[in-house]
Amino acid sequence: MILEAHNVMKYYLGSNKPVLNNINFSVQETEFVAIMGASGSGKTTLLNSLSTLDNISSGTILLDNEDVSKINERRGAEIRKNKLGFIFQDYKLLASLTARQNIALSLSLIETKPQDIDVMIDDLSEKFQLKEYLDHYPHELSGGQKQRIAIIRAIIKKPKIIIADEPTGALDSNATRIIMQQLAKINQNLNTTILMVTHDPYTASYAQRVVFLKDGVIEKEINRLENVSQKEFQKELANVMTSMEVIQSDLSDELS
Ligand SMILES: Nc1ncnc2c1ncn2[C@@H]1O[C@H](COP(=O)(O)OP(=O)(O)OP(=O)(O)O)[C@@H](O)[C@H]1O
Repeated sequence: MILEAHNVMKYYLGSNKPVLNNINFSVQETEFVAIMGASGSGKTTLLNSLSTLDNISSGTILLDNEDVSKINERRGAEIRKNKLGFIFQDYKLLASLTARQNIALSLSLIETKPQDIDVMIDDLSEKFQLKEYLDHYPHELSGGQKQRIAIIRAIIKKPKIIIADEPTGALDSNATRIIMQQLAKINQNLNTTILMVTHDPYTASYAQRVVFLKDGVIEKEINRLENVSQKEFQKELANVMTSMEVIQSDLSDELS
């Protein structure tokens, strides 16, 4: 296992209701796993906790066989730098740097030789059909182009795991399809493990396994079976999301 969570509990300061409630969960190397759930169910908190961005209250998290539940900030930063590649809904590109400089920044952090950096960026941007945009600033790029630059920035340092939080949340359907096809290819061709949060059944249908969170609890887990098409899988995921939301609104009806 590349990632394991054992009995993870998390409370935010000043609250006695857990945001993560006894999470037991693991991801195998080379898997593509999505975390789904209604707004406020704890998806981002779980993703951040698993990727050292957030602390947990109790339990254990093993990342690449290292217990990361009690590490200091310095070790956390090292792990993020060397083992993880992050992709966010809002891209998190630096506005004052060109696309090339944004990507290079991630490589210079892992002490790559300057002459190698340009070759690696040229090579990857060719594959992602972004070569002509390398000297553009983020505000000169479309959302889909920005997210592809962010993907290159994440994979160029050959992370063990890509951590993606709503990677298609700000994109239209065409850009979403391109981004998800690229993530699926990275998973298949480079064998990079991907852990992704999304509320969108289409985006999640690219994963092999989907975990559903409700009120901080893993409510359900679905594997995509070999004979199930992506379209059918998407439908199945949409049905689960609807049934979970229906249960939630029934509950709030009862409480009101
Ligand atoms: N820093 C924080 N301090 C206190 N409470 C927080 C904090 N961050 C999140 N929460 C609360 O924890 C719960 C889970 O939030 P989280 O962002 O993990 O949910 P989510 O499923 O990712 O939601 P969304 O889909 O809306 O992004 C919410 O009730 C939220 O208000």
